[in-house]
Amino acid sequence: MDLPSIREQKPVTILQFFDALQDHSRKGWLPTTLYSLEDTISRRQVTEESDKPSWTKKLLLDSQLLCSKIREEAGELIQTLLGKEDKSRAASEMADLLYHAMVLLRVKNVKMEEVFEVLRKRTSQSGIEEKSSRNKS
Ligand SMILES: N=c1c2ncn([C@@H]3O[C@H](COP(=O)(O)OP(=O)(O)OP(=O)(O)O)[C@@H](O)[C@H]3O)c2ncn1[C@@H]1O[C@H](COP(=O)(O)O)[C@@H](O)[C@H]1O
Repeated sequence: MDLPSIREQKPVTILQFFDALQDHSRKGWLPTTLYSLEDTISRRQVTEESDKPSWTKKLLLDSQLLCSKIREEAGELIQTLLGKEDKSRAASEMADLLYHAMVLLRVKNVKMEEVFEVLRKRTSQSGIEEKSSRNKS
């Protein structure tokens, strides 16, 4: 059940209402977590923190290292499927890939909000429809 169905005033129990509310606020953590990580990554470029050892800073300064880590993490995520590894390994490898990809976005000066915007625009059509509209233009 989602909050819109509650807004549509379908009859729900108090327990269903609180379950839906909890689920809704948990989903709210996703952009907050990503924005917070984005902020941390961009702060690693600030000179006043230059004396602190930082993996992010190493990646920001070395594109070869950054690209090789993204490839490596993508490979490790794929391996969780091919190797039938457990779901916690997949979540962990996805977190590694996401973090390293976000460092690349910082180097390219792309904000997470721009990525979210692309995803939001795509929700209006299926991936197959989008691909066929690309071929026509
Ligand atoms: N999310 C991450 C994050 N994910 C992975 N890593 C580092 O990425 C490096 C490579 O990870 P791997 O798991 O691939 O390590 P590996 O040594 O290759 O090990 P294997 O996979 O080969 O076993 C390690 O040093 C990890 O600690 C991260 N380093 C930083 N962050 C975030 O960035 C913040 C700032 O970190 P610093 O810049 O280091 O201060 C942290 O507080 C976190 O929020």
